[in-house]
Amino acid sequence: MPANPARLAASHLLEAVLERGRSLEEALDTAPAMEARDKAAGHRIAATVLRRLGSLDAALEPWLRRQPPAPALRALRIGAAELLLLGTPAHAAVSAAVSVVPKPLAGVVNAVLRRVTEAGPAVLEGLDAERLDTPSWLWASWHAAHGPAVRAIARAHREEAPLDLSLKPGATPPPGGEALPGGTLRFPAGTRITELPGFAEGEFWAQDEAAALPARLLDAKPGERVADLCAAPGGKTAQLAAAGAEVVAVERDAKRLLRLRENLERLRLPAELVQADAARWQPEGRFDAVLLDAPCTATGTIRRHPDVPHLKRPKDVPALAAQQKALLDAAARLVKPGGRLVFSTCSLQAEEGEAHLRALPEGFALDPAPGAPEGWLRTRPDQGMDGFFIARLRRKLAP
Ligand SMILES: C[S@@+](CC[C@H](N)C(=O)[O-])C[C@H]1O[C@@H](n2cnc3c(N)ncnc32)[C@H](O)[C@@H]1O
Repeated sequence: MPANPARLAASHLLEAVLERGRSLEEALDTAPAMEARDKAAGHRIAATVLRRLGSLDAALEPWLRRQPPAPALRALRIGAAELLLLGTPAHAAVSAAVSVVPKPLAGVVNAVLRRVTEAGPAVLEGLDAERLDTPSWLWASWHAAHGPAVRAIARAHREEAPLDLSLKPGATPPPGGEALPGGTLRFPAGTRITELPGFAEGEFWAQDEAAALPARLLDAKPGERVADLCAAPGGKTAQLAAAGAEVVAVERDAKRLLRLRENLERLRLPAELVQADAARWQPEGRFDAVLLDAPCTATGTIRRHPDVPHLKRPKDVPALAAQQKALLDAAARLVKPGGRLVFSTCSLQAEEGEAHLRALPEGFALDPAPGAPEGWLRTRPDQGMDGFFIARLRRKLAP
C-alpha cells in the first residue's frame, strides 16, 4: 500500500520538531513538495499530536512493552490522535498510519492501533490531561507565577486559537467576525485570512487580541517620531503607522525584515525599515515613543504554536531574560525626556515579564494609562488571548 501523503507529512513534521528540535513553521516551509490539501491535513494531525502528546503517550503505554523505534512511535501517535481526538474512522486511521512505516514495523503499529480502536476515546478519561500535556518545568514555573490558574492555562492550550484581525482605520470589516471591545475582529480557528474579502487590498492583518495591546498602550500620535524595535513580521509597526506616526522599524533578521516589508506593502502603510541589532543601533536623535517587543520563549503563544513546549528548555528563560534586559536598556537610551517606552514579551514566564519591573531603566517610571492602571499588564490564554506581559514606562524630565 502506498504511503498516505497527509500522514507522511504529519510524520515528517513530528520528526522535525520532536527529534530534530526545529520549529513547526520551519518544518512546514521545508516540507517535501506535496498537494496543499495533504500538507494542511498533515499539519492539523501533527499539531494535535503536539498539543496532546502526554495524553496520547499515556493512552498508548499499556500496549507497548518497550519504546518502539522512532518511525513506529510517530505512526502510533498519529494513529492514536486520529482515533481518540480527531474522529477519523477507525479503518482509515489504522491503515493510513501503518502505510507510513517501513514494512518490518507495520505489524506492531497495526496491532497497537487495533487495541486503541477497541478501547476508544474512553482511554483518555480519568487522565490528568492538563498535567500530562504540559512539560513539568513549565507547569512548575506557571504555578509559581500564576497560581491555580496554571490548570486553566494548560486547558486553554488544547484548542487552536481563533483568527484575530486588526483593521486599518476606515477599513470595511470582512463579514462574519465578532467585534471585540478593543477593536479586534475575531473569526473561528482555522479561518484562512487570505480568503477573507479585503485581504489583497490590505484592509487588515492577523494579530492576536493581546498582541494588539502594546501598540495601543504606546498611544502613538500623528506626526510623532516612533521607533519599533524587534519589529518583524510587523503587526505592531502596522498599528503605529496606521495611527499616523513616523515609524522607524528595526529588525535584525534579514529574512524576517523582508516579510515585514511585504506585509507593509500589502497594507500600504509607510515605515522606514532598518536592519540592525536593536541593542547596538545608534540612530540620530531621540524618539517621542519607543516600542520594544522583545524576543522571548513565546510560551504565551502555545495555542498558536503547539511546538513551543517541546522546543524550549529551562535554560532558555534566563538567557532570554538577560537579552531582554539589555534590549530594554538600549531602547531606553532612544527615548526623549518625557517620552514613552512600551516593553512587551509574549511569554508566560515571570522572568520575562514581572521580574523586569524590579529593574526599570534608570530615569524611567511606570506610566499608568487607561487599560493599564498600574502601568503594566498581564494577559493569559485562559482569558481567551495570547499570554503577554506589557509595561508602559515614561522617561522622567531632566530636573
Ligand atoms: C516577538 S518577535 C516581534 C514581533 C513583532 N513586533 C510584531 O508585532 O509583529 C521578535 C523579533 O525580534 C527580532 N530580534 C531578535 N533579537 C533582535 C535584536 N537584537 N535586534 C533586532 N531584532 C531582534 C527577531 O528576529 C523577531 O523578528
